[in-house]
Amino acid sequence: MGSSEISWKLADHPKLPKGKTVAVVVLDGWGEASPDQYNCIHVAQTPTMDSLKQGALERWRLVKAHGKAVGLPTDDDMGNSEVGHNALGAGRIYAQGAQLVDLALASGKIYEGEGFKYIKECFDHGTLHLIGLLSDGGVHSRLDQLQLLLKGASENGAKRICVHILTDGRDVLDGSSVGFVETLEKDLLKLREKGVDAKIASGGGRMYVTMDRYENDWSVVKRGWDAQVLGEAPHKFQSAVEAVKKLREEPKANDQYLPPFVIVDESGKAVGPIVDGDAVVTLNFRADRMVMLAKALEYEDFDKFDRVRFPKIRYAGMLQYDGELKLPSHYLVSPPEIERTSGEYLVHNGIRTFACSETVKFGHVTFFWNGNRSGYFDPSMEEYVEIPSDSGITFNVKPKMKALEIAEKARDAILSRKFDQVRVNLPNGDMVGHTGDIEATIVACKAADNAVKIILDAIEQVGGIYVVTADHGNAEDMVKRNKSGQPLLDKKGDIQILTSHTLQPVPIAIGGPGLAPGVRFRNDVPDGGLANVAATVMNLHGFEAPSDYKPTLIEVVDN
Ligand SMILES: O=C(O)[C@H](O)COP(=O)(O)O
Ligand SMILES: [Mn+2]
Ligand SMILES: [Mn+2]
Repeated sequence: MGSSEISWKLADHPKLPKGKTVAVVVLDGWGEASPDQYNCIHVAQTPTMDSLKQGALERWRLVKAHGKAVGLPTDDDMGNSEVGHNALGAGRIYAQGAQLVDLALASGKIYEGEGFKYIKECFDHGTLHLIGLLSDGGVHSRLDQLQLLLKGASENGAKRICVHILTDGRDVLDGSSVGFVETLEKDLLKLREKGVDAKIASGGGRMYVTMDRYENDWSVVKRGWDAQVLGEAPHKFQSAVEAVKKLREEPKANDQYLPPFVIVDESGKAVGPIVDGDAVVTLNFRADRMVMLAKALEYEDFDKFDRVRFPKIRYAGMLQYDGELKLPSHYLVSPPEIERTSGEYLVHNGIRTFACSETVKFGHVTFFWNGNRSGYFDPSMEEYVEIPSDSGITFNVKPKMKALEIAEKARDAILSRKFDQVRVNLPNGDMVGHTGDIEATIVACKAADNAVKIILDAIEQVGGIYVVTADHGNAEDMVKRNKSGQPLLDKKGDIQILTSHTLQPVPIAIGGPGLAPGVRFRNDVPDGGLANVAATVMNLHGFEAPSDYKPTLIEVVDN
């Protein structure tokens, strides 16, 4: 349906008034879990969030934020920012990249699509390079998908394949990189036995090499470029297993931040730089941390760093990462087509919108919230503010991040009365939780709680309404546990730190002086998830949600 044919007019809510300022606060990585010393949200002083939970029982509840509730393949898949914010903003559940790639690989349709046909042209004379995150985290990529793609590409004519790996340790346990590389090496050996020249050509830790996002730090992408394209890196090894094991021996080394390395032959020459005539596939299905590399691989005009050499290649993304920019122009699987998001509806219905976060999460409350769409729906109605994040540090060093600045921007936007919706993402619980540093994550949670207070105080002043929720869990559980919930120990007897997200539900609280007295959470949506939030927010702005949206979480009872 073309945008002009859509009827954007929302029906008036029969009971709820218009004209209230609504603050929508997303605490990134803030789930609900049983209280113990590894639950940083529990350990931290979080008086604001505690008061929301204890204050009004009918205005606080939990919602699902993982698995099928957010369009992931199974309920064993933890939530993440992309699918969480997509669901929050779109009000419906879409099959997400992970699942779409699974289906395309299982049916073999991936090999019949335009993207694969495009890269296949290079198979006779060139090398197929696969660049991406090597783990089974399922947030940005999955090892089993890479395995299927390797097999399928070779069966479809690829004779030389180079894999450029990015080690994880963020969506999976730190240290798991070694096992993933060993598994991949076994697969590559099998391919070599079948006559395909398949090998690992370079690598590095995802947070230090390649996978920056929202243009926070181009030097990360440059490090990857130098290794993957130019075949240059400070560390050279003849085997990737050896590389990862050796580089992990450094005292503070971890999978997320391994330095870049290239694999070399006996003469010290890089085995797989990317050259003219080659094909490249970036195998991550998730967009945010691939867009920057996609620009470097695709744009003729590019000034973010000196590429030294810009090889003439055929490049395809696993998915198209940015539908507005049409980037990359070739891709193996079509991304979910998320349309008619709540943000777009609300702007069409006169809701002036303000959105803010710091760089590392800015695209979450804008691009992901708006169904993977960048830019404004109507610049005269919207203002999006990005506060520059610190770059070049791990956030346990500065766990308060820019929470205060985000809250102050939101406060000013609320008090200005120029906006009907003021939406923020507070990154602390998530970004610091990913470092695995428990002390710092406690500080982070306190900082996020304090930011919520500033926003709620502003809402109090203007007689507005607040909705406080989260996109998935992280800081509420910092250890890997056995089935009965006990922390697991590693070989040395230390607890196994969980740097990843969790499967936990997240809280949602509503309130504020502008909330009509009879509003409460319904008890007939027990399975409610993040996708039910959009209709809820539309109601709080005085509108009914479109009929195909997931049902609202609230009802209005006559007092
Ligand atoms: O990209 C990341 O930082 C992690 O893989 C997932 O975190 P996010 O989904 O909260 O961004
Ligand atoms: Mn998140
Ligand atoms: Mn995260």
